[in-house]
Amino acid sequence: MTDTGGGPAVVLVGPMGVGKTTVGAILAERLGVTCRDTDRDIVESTGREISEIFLDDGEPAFRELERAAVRTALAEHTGVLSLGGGAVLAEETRALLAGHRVVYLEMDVHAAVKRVGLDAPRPLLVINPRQQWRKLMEERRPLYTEVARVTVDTGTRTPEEVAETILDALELKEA
Ligand SMILES: Nc1ncnc2c1ncn2[C@@H]1O[C@H](COP(=O)(O)OP(=O)(O)OP(=O)(O)O)[C@@H](O)[C@H]1O
Ligand SMILES: O=C(O)C1=C[C@@H](O)[C@@H](O)[C@H](O)C1
Ligand SMILES: [Mg+2]
Repeated sequence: MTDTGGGPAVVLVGPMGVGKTTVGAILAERLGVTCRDTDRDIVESTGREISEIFLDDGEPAFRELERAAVRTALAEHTGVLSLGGGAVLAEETRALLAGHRVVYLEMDVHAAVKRVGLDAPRPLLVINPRQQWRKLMEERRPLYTEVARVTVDTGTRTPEEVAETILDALELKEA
């Protein structure tokens, strides 16, 4: 296992469907660590699906659960951590990410159409998904960039190439 010091070895941020789970699994295997995902933590701790929380309690309630999930995971996890696509909206989360090895996985709308289908029932992309995705990204791109130490375009790379690029950029390859 590569010694990455305290905190998560790598934190992956980026929009839904960009490849956080896929790339996270490859990275974790390469580094000999485990993966954790704040969306999954929320589903496990509440016993409810994310879409159900959005629909029944509203987005602000979900964001509160998400802030707590990120805080806990950053404190506890030493492997690869993936954050929900909108986690960076919280100022508290952005501040907590300072000093961590944060990687922003990016893609354009064309890749997004292929990856999420953009017709899947994502809570924030129900009506006019392409336009909604563009709008979300206009708001979020600066926030992802603000927290990230490294940005990797995933539209032109396979998941393995994305993982390789991250390990190179963060100098996490075994000597
Ligand atoms: N670099 C890539 N090139 C092509 N397809 C990819 C790439 N990375 C991921 N995919 C595909 O895109 C889809 C979404 O990937 P994945 O579930 O890893 O994204 P995610 O960021 O974890 O999404 P979610 O918002 O659901 O957590 C999957 O079908 C995956 O195989
Ligand atoms: O982009 C977003 O705001 C979201 C992304 C997902 O990871 C989930 O956290 C949820 O569907 C909201
Ligand atoms: Mg995922």
